[in-house]
Amino acid sequence: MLTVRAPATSANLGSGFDVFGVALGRPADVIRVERADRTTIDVRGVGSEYIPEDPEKNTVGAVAEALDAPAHITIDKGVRPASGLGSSAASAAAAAVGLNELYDRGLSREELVPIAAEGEAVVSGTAHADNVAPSIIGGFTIAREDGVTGIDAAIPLVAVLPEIVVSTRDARRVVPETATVEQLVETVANAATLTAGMARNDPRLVGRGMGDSVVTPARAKLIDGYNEVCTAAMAAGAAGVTISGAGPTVIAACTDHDRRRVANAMLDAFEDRGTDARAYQTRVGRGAEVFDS
Ligand SMILES: Nc1ncnc2c1ncn2[C@@H]1O[C@H](COP(=O)(O)OP(=O)(O)OP(=O)(O)O)[C@@H](O)[C@H]1O
Ligand SMILES: N[C@@H](CCO)C(=O)O
Repeated sequence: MLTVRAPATSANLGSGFDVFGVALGRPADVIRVERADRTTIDVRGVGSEYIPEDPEKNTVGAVAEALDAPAHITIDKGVRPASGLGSSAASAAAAAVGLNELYDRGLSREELVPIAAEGEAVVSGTAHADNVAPSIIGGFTIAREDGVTGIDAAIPLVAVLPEIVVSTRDARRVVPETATVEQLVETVANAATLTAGMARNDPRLVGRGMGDSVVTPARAKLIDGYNEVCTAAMAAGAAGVTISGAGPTVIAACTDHDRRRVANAMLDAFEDRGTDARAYQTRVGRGAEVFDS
């Protein structure tokens, strides 16, 4: 039997829609995998009542199928589903890493990314890899159809999860189908700035590169109080703020010095709208870790 911890992740980071992702220091899912003749799944922890145990509907079932690695899989959810923190991806990433080792499949972490992405297809309809890549590899990742590039970084972050549910499937329906050339130029400038910021471990550059005038404004309408929370975060010293994944989590990049103040300002802004929320004061962190049990 093996135990695997796979972290929550934040995809997009504004300018990198469906491409950029970061592993977060916390929260995380922990799964246990044990060889079996057929795959069975037990789910407990945060939001487990909303997560199917049917292997055809759970992301870990698709991963076990793709690796031809049937197992009894126990999932201890630390990442709330429909959070924008890569909940479904954390389980898929943990399963890919754990089952690869349990069955000695010998695949590299990079090779496991498209396999874990098959799990994402089960819940959102597309096999996007921007959450599973950082959950497996760690750090900041650039996920392309032809592979993943990773950069180690340790940027301080605040991720604030309000008591609102936004499903990825719904949030993908509001993504605009077209963009202007001006928006394209702005997106390239922001994405390049953010990537340079990750390479230099510079929160100010990362924050500047989080701007996005295409996808984020369309999705902001699904998060009551989004604009007020962003304004509060920036006033408290954040370098940049955007929607985490498909939302409703809002994520800010900042310095270590400003992190607590930014977190409190964002929580207060949600509270002013009558919305309960919890803040994770964290940073870009490690990928999935395996423990013998
Ligand atoms: N192992 C799993 N963990 C969490 N959710 C799962 C799992 N398997 C299936 N699901 C389903 O996936 C949906 C949540 O996935 P969704 O992609 O909407 O949220 P998320 O993973 O938190 O967000 P995001 O991808 O935006 O960061 C729920 O309907 C849930 O029932
Ligand atoms: N890139 C994805 C991440 C959520 O799974 C999206 O924003 O829809």
